[in-house]
This record gives sequence, C-alpha cells and structure tokens, in this order.
Amino acid sequence: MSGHRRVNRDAGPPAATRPKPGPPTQPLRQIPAAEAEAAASSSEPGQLRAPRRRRRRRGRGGSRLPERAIVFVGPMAAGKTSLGKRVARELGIEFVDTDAVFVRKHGVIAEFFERHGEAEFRRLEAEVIAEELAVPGPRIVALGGGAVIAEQTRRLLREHPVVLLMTTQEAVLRTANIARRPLLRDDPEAWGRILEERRGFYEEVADVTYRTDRATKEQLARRVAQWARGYERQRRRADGARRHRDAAHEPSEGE
Ligand SMILES: Nc1ncnc2c1ncn2[C@@H]1O[C@H](COP(=O)(O)OP(=O)(O)OP(=O)(O)O)[C@@H](O)[C@H]1O
Ligand SMILES: O=C(O)C1=C[C@@H](O)[C@@H](O)[C@H](O)C1
Ligand SMILES: [Mg+2]
Repeated sequence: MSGHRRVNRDAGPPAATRPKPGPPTQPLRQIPAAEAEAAASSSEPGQLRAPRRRRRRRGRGGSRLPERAIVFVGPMAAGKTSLGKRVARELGIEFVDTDAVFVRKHGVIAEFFERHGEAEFRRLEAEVIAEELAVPGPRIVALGGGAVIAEQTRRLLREHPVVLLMTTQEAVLRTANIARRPLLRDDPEAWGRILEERRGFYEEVADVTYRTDRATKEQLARRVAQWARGYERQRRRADGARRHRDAAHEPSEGE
C-alpha cells in the first residue's frame, strides 16, 4: 500500500500514499552497518529507562503491525524464504511461502515446469498468491522469485508493505541449492540475465530494499522487523502530511 519506492533503512521508512507510483526514485543502497544494531539492543544498567519509554509509546499504538501481509519479493535465492521465516518469528506472526503453498496444491515446482510449462505455472502461482494476500491480519508472505512478472500480482502488491531482497549472482552461486531451482539448474549464470529482465517489476512493487549478501540473517531479520514495526506509523504520518498539503492547495472561495 503506499506511494513509495525503494527506500533505505537509514532514511527511515517510506512515505505512504496509494497507489504506488511508477519507477523507483532512489538507488539501491546498502543495508546499514551492524553498529546501530548493537546500540539498539544495548542493555547497560544506566539505560534501563529508554526501553521503558519505548514500550509505553508502543502501547499507544505507535508500532502496530499492518493488518495485512508484509510481502517479501526478490530474485531467485535472494533469501525470501529463509529471511521471511526469521522476521515472522521475530515479530511473532505467521509465515507463509507461496512456493510451498503451490507445492502442496500442485506438486513439486521443477516437475510442474517440465510437465506443464512456465506459463501454466505462472497462472496458478498468481492464483495462489491472490488467495494468500486476501487473508487479513499481519503475516509475512514470501513470494516465488518470478511472481512479480504477473501484472495481477503487482497490482495486488500496491496494497501491501513490500520488502525487496537483493543479492548478487556470485553470492547465489555460492550459497543456494541450484538443483531445486528449475530456471537455474541447467544454466546457473542465467540468474543475472533473469534479474535484469525483472528488475523493473521488483522496483515497481518494493517499499524498501535490503541486500542479503552484505549482512547476516540475524542482523537482517532484526532490521526488517524494525522496519515492519514502524511501517504503519510512517504511513499515517505520510498520509497526514499529504492531506495537509492537499488542503493547502485547495482553492479558497472566490478563487
Ligand atoms: N543474509 C542472508 N539472508 C537470507 N538468506 C541467506 C543469507 N545469506 C545466505 N543465505 C542463503 O541463501 C539461500 C537462498 O535462500 P532462500 O531459499 O530463502 O531464497 P529465496 O529467495 O526464497 O529463493 P526462491 O526465489 O527460489 O524462493 C539459502 O541457502 C540461505 O540460507
Ligand atoms: O524466479 C523464478 O522464476 C522462480 C523462483 C522460485 O521461487 C519458484 O517460484 C520457481 O522455481 C520459479
Ligand atoms: Mg523461496
């Protein structure tokens, strides 16, 4: 939901209006350094008051989670599933992987590709995603790497906070299980080409981008969880500012 494109954590959560406008206005930036992490979790005796103050602010609803899915998108093997699970655990909410839902409903993806082809896979994948995004309440939903190809899915994502995970081909070839990924099995180097074909779609739907090759899963999980906690507050602020701007520009009587 929101009218923001890719945003860096350091810059704070994005402004929010809907629908999300076209291309991104900010370059992909690196996730912030680990020191902030350490500072945020510091629990030295003299600092006991700060967490208490923070809890009270949360109690007033300052960090309510969105009442809809927070969606992870990104290229193959960027870490959507593994990081999505961790963030869900961190936030104490449900995690759903639409690839896994697809497998439960239609069988193993690699075999499905061979038997029915990619077009049929995309059709059913979009169907599975639409069903999952329609479920209300805060959840983390990780999509398959190519899900953003479907226009229907991109349209639905306008109504959701969307986290884009990015990485490099080198990192993927080092860490990912290529055999499980039909589009990479015979040609692992295809990763970069496929990313370039889809880059515009990822950027169109994303509210924030994290690099998964530059930080540990633990650091990233905390960062993304923190972003998710602040999302609603930022969105309300951005909406308020937009309404204020719009009112200021309304012609007064007689104009
Ligand atoms: N910082 C990191 N964050 C997330 N995953 C990482 C990180 N570093 C390495 N990995 C590894 O990257 C691999 C790919 O992760 P995962 O399967 O979650 O990707 P995916 O984006 O869900 O892929 P797909 O598009 O195929 O569903 C895993 O082996 C994971 O452990
Ligand atoms: O990037 C892709 O096109 C894919 C990624 C995986 O998550 C699966 O959805 C499937 O292997 C296709
Ligand atoms: Mg996955």
